[in-house]
Order: sequence, then C-alpha cells, then structure tokens
Amino acid sequence: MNVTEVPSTSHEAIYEVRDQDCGLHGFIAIHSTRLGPAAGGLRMRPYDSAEAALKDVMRLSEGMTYKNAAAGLSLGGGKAVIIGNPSTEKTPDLLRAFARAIQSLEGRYYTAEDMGMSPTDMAILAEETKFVAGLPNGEFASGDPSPITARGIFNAIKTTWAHRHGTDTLQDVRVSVQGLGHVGWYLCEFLHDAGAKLIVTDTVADRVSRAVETFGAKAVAIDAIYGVEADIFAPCAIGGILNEITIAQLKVSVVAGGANNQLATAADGAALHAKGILYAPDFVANGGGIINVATEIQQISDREGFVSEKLAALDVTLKSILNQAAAANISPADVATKAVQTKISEQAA
Ligand SMILES: NC(=O)C1=CN([C@@H]2O[C@H](COP(=O)(O)OP(=O)(O)OC[C@H]3O[C@@H](n4cnc5c(N)ncnc54)[C@H](O)[C@@H]3O)[C@@H](O)[C@H]2O)C=CC1
Ligand SMILES: O=C(O)CCC(=O)C(=O)O
Repeated sequence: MNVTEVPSTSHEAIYEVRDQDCGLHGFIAIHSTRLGPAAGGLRMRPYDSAEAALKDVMRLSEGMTYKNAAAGLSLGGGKAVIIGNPSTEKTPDLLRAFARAIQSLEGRYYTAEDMGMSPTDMAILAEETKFVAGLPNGEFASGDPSPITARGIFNAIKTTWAHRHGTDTLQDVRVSVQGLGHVGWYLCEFLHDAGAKLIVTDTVADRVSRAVETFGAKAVAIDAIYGVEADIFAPCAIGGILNEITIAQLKVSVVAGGANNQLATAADGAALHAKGILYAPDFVANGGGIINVATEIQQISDREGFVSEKLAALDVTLKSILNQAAAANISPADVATKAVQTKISEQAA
C-alpha cells in the first residue's frame, strides 16, 4: 500500500492511495482541521477517471467542513473515495489496505459510510484502523447513519415547505425523490408516513419497483425526475444534479434533499432563487448522519439525547438561514456558505 501526497492550495492535505496487489486506487482529502479532526465518509464509485475521483473527494471534503460547522460539531472536514464498482470490486483486502492508509494519518481523518459502503464494511476497516465510525457493534458503535440523515432531511423538508407555504403539513404534497438507496429509502418512509405522494427514480430497477409496492409511489425514468409535476424535489443520489439544464426543467417550489454537493456551481444556487425555488442548502439539510457518527468519534453515551439536541439546533439554523435569505432576497445557499465560513474563521482565530 502506497500513500503519496497530492499538492493542493485549497486543502490542508490530499493523499493518493494505491495498492497494486488488491487493485486499490483512491484518495483521502483533508479540507480543514480547524474545528477538530477531519471527519467524513468513504465513497466507492466507478469513476470515469482518477481526475473525476479527485475532483469529487475535494468537493465532498470541503462540504464536510461546512456541514460539520453548521451542525455545531468539533470536527473538521474530510472525505475519502475508492475508484471501483462496490457491487463487484469491493473486497476485504481492498478495504483493509485502504484502512491502513487511514491509520497512517494518525487520527487527522476519521472515516464512516458514504455511497457504496455499509456498517459491515466499516467493521472490516476497523481491523486495520482506529479512526473509523459507523460500526455495527461496540460500546459507542453508531451503526448506519442513514436513518438519522433521513430524519434530518425530513425536518429540513418540513421547515423549508413551511417557510414557503405557511404550513409544515405534507399530506398530499407531491415529493419527487431521486435515489432510493440508504438515505432515499428512509426518507420515503418518513414522507409516506406524513401522507406525501411520492414520485421516484433510481438506476436500480428493483428499488423502484419496491417503492411502488411499498409506498404507492409513481415511478419515472432517470432523466424524467427533474421535469415531473411535483411540489418538492428531494435529491438523494449523486452530486452536481442542480445545473443549468436541470433547473430549467424543475416545476417544484422547494428543493430539499440528502445528496452532497447538489449544486453544480455556486451560481446554480442563485439560479434556483431567481426561478422562485426555495433551496435548503444540502450541507445543512443532511447533517444528521455526521451528527450520529460524531457520537461514536467523541464516545458520547447518550446518543439519542445528543442527536435530538443537534438536529433541533440544525433546524433552528436552517430557519435562520431561510429568514436571512428572504430578507436579503438572495439564495439560502449563499447565506449558509457565508455563515459557516465566518464561524470557522472566528472559532479558529
Ligand atoms: N448515508 C448517509 O448517511 C449520508 C449520505 N449523504 C449523501 O446522500 C446521497 C445518498 O447516499 P446513500 O443513500 O448513503 O447512498 P446509496 O449508495 O445507498 O444510495 C444511492 C442511490 O442512488 C442511486 N443512484 C445513483 N445514481 C443515480 C441517478 N443518476 N439517478 C437516480 N438514482 C441514482 C443508486 O442506485 C442508489 O440506490 C449521497 O450523495 C451521499 O453522499 C449525505 C449525508 C449522509
Ligand atoms: O453520515 C455519513 O455518511 C458520514 C458523514 C458523511 O460522509 C456525510 O455526511 O456526507
């Protein structure tokens, strides 16, 4: 296993990780440790190129800096990616080799689940590193973060909907959900229980048919999700999906979901605002998972107490962001980004 530093002016450190014996190629990015050790999940995807993986890990780790600050956690921002198909190329040897790279950073970066990873995978990582959370078993084990992530997104959806329409009741409100993986599925459960009407899509056909059976959801093709007649759009898959092409198609009045880095560029936040669509900034809406993960990193015994308190505080933060954005007639994404940047520079001073 070979770890080499990739030069960067935007991040504290970026490492390229390779192991020819098991076919491992990935990256670890530490964006900032100003508020504490960097924390953020490990993603495995069949990226088109090493450059695409590097770009993703850089954006994701910066997002974690903002997310952890917004959630009031004493954690900095980091993230890791492995290039490969998690269904066919994820082996215990590959995970162990990556875990040795994490261990070599001596606690500057803590990992957990992201796309393509499960608590069982975290247990394999834990054979080689102490700096892993989201474990299935153990004294402070926090397990799968996704149910708590979805709980936070559900709060954010209600808060954003109420800000726009004056009520947080979701009965008969039409919500389009992109991605029915860990987060998307739990979110559909919350929304269905609240009486929302679901419109769903996923690249995995089985997940879509299960949502149709379980929630009475309407299924649409992958690219049709943007233009469907709906009230709220909840992106819960990949990043960069709010861009010039997709924003032009949206018919919703609110976008609030769990995917990281939903805006392709910062200008897309302003484009949503210009179109009259209220956007819940992703790094505020999806902070539940890392709040749950933090209980394990910081060895907090009263997990539910900590999670409830931090989720409630996050909801207050979102309300304040939406109010400030409305008062200044600007995008909530711009307000949120500025607020966390100020918080980080003040706390670090
Ligand atoms: N798992 C967690 O607790 C957290 C996850 N997130 C973010 O939420 C998003 C989803 O994460 P997970 O549910 O954990 O991942 P996952 O891998 O379990 O689910 C992702 C789902 O999206 C589907 N998908 C992929 N590309 C798609 C496309 N173009 N159109 C429609 N569906 C597509 C996949 O088939 C899969 O069902 C990611 O962006 C992740 O970074 C953010 C915070 C915490
Ligand atoms: O909740 C998780 O998956 C760990 C934190 C993280 O990677 C994220 O919030 O994106």
